[in-house]
Amino acid sequence: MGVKKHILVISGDGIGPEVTTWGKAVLEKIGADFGHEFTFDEALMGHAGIEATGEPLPDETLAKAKASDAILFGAIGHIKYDNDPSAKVRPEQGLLKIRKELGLYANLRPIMLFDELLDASSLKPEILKGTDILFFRELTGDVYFGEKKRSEDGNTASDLMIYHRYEVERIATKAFEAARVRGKRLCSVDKANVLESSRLWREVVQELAKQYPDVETEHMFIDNAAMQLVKNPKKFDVVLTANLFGDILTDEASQIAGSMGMLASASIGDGTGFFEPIHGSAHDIAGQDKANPLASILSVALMLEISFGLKDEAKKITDAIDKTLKDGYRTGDIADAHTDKSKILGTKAMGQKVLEYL
Ligand SMILES: NC(=O)C1=CN([C@@H]2O[C@H](COP(=O)(O)OP(=O)(O)OC[C@H]3O[C@@H](n4cnc5c(N)ncnc54)[C@H](O)[C@@H]3O)[C@@H](O)[C@H]2O)C=CC1
Ligand SMILES: CC(C)CC(=O)C(=O)O
Ligand SMILES: [Mg+2]
Repeated sequence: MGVKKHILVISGDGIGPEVTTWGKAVLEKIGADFGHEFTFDEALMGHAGIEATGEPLPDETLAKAKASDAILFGAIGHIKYDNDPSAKVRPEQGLLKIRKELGLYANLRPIMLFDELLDASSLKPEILKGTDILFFRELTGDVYFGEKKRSEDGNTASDLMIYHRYEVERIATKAFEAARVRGKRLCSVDKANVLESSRLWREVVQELAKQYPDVETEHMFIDNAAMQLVKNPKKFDVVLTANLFGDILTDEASQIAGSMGMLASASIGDGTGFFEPIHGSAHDIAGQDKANPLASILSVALMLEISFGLKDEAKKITDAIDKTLKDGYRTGDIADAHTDKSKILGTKAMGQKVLEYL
């Protein structure tokens, strides 16, 4: 029996619309092939939202988001704000606000390694092979949401790094539950040797660990974790960490998978799930048909599995990507010296190729 779901598509800025087109096309094809009724709506956010309404998260977008069964998001950001630190209204505020409003406190970022891309990474294949990590990045707390201040003379600035016990407990519980059904190893990453908020984090994780004796729990400082991740990524199974640390560590981890264009994410919590590539709007390649659409397509696979419980459909997508890569097709970011030049595709051709293999 098919399911009936309403999906909001927020493509955003830069390469956001270029890649999200293909995520949506894959959803449409899966819906048609498996007899599901997927309906779609669109909404603005980020620079696109500011241009149209003055707001990075227009009220209409938030209302539509709350009324949908899942959200497919692209990316936000515009070079003009990156180059103007004094801008008070910024595209990124839209993304932070929607995460908070929807209670999306858990950001799952799987580091999924396609064997065909072992050579695309600058890391050695023997170090990478067999790596399978699931990051649980806390998403609605930390320094991103703590009070921001600037002194009157403009010469002093601060962002409050703050965590409440309940915030750590709820994300840690999700991570422990996942570790229990995966490799039974959890590494909690913090900076408890220096930061009080990290000491609370570690205290809560240590307490919770007692309820999961079947999970081997380890604590690691962020600086060491950043190093271990590229030295021996296989040592990690579930990684639990705070908002800022998780943001940075997962961009680093994208190099294990080959590219920023390969990492998908699921943001979940109190209500509607939100699915997005981990990358941003990538000004340097926007509008050039160069962006890798696979992270958006993989985000759709996460949506189908996590929000709708459609595991077979999700697997069909990852299988289609696997076959596309096995047959040698690459976007520029995952091509290497051995890639057949005639198989290096732009965003559109890669999206089409995955649809064909579906
Ligand atoms: N979730 C979001 O919407 C995010 C938005 N941003 C915003 O995006 C803008 C650009 O930020 P950056 O620091 O440059 O990060 P970015 O993630 O947009 O790009 C970093 C690098 O990765 C490459 N890259 C990213 N996605 C790719 C893809 N699909 N295929 C091939 N290559 C890809 C880019 O070309 C660039 O060299 C900024 O305004 C930033 O605030 C940044 C991160 C996340
Ligand atoms: C607010 C965003 C720009 C933060 C970010 O880089 C991310 O969530 O990956
Ligand atoms: Mg980021």
